[in-house]
Amino acid sequence: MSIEVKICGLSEPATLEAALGAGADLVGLVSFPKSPRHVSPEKAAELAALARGRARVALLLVDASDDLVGELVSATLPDVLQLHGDESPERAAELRRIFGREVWKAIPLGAEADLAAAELYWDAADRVLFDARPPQGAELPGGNGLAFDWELLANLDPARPFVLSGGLTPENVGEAVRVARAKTVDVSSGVETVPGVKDPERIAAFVRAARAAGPF
Ligand SMILES: O=C(O)c1ccccc1N[C@@H]1O[C@H](COP(=O)(O)O)[C@@H](O)[C@H]1O
Repeated sequence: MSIEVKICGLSEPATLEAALGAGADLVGLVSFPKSPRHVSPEKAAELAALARGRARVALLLVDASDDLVGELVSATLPDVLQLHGDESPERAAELRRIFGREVWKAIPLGAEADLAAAELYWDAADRVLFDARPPQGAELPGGNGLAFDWELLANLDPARPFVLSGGLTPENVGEAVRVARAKTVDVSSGVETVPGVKDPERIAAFVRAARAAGPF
């Protein structure tokens, strides 16, 4: 099985098409007004409709209320809810139960001790997405284009359903996959020219480089 690739933070039909054309397995839409990749429910619905049947759709949320999740789920019919806030294991499980979608929980990694947080989510969520710990005072809890030390995952049970994220690029994804033994990778900033503007050539290069890295 080849490496599964998710391209996140798509906000325009043209770059969404570029991700689909490059063969992305999943595309991600961000609902977080502080993000340069934020899309309204209407825009998210338009983009999700373009992707349907061609790639799975992930909806990225940060401590969203049931009302907002409900509105976005109705509008986009996502396959995955990617939680990037302070959602507890109980909240992750609750969202999965209420909305009947796969739930991925982002866990920030800066040191080995941070792996303990992931242990709390293996049952509550379908997958744990490892991202870099955001810098102090950062506006965004993710999408900062920062990588963490992939060696931190080297001792993780490879059967654990995790997603490798944070600061990946077409240039480093091959090494990241090999070191972390990742089966799924996720990128946003690394395929942009400036924050929020995706680059079709870098998207294609990322998918090629990720596929070339596996399976192992
Ligand atoms: O992309 C954002 O703006 C964002 C906002 C809030 C939470 C998470 C966000 N991005 C996600 O973070 C990871 C890593 O991104 P990057 O490749 O380091 O830029 C990825 O899932 C983004 O979609």
